[in-house]
Amino acid sequence: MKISATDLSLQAQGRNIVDGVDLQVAAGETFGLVGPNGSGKSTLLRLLAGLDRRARGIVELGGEPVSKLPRREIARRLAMVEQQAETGEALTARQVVELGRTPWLSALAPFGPADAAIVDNALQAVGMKGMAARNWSTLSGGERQRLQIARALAQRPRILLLDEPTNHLDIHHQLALLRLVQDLPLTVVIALHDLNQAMGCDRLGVMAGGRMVACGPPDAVLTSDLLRNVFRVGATSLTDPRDDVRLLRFHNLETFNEIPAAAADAACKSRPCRNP
Ligand SMILES: Nc1ncnc2c1ncn2[C@@H]1O[C@H](COP(=O)(O)OP(=O)(O)OP(=O)(O)O)[C@@H](O)[C@H]1O
Repeated sequence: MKISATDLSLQAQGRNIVDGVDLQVAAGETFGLVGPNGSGKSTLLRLLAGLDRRARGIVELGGEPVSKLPRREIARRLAMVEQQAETGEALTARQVVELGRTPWLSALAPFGPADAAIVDNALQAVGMKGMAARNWSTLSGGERQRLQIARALAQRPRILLLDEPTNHLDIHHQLALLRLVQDLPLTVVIALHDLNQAMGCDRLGVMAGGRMVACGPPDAVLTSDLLRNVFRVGATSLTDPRDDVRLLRFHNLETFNEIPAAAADAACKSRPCRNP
């Protein structure tokens, strides 16, 4: 299912947190959102999920405005995993994942064997089946993160929004999660800080100052000029002889300097992000 945004904006305390974002993500595409701290990635994801009614602009899920869809219908189409997902302390790992089935249940369709099988599969997909009986409060940060992803998978959405889903994971689970996400037959929008991991997405959108300032295939977007102007780092491009994949090695240009306003403005010109 495709997801699109037209002139999506949010102001808070007199600031443009998200500023005129135009975006189209095709069905089945993995779209990476990258950008410096505070550039608006998490806020944009929340707006795409229809979670902030103060937003201006239009978000469409499968061609229908999210603002016109009931919450339950949104949850059947779209699942989101936020950075700091919390849940009831008293729940077991399995019960957390079972929550993902909520949009599909009703008095006439209570939780049944088909739902239990979906929950099993979701736990298996993130390598958490062996911990299903553990209490949420006893799990590590990475285990909780994998469980939240399992909850989103159990929701059986058509669109998955992930906010830095690898930030608590060890390298094995980072790579496993990225592979899982790329192989899912879903439309995925994923915010990532690791630009080498982001290179595995079909397309990238670069956020700066609340605007989407570049969008396209990773190789075309992550140029040395953009890395200098938006991320304020130098970069050397290397090629892995194992599979000829391009990697970036970064160097400091400066240490924790504020960006001069003129340079920030120049780096933050919006670009509409249409399908190729
Ligand atoms: N409710 C709010 N009121 C005021 N400012 C806000 C609000 N929510 C977010 N912001 C600010 O908006 C900016 C964008 O925040 P957001 O969390 O979307 O950035 P981000 O790109 O996800 O950052 P990070 O990479 O650090 O996670 C930040 O400067 C943040 O402080």
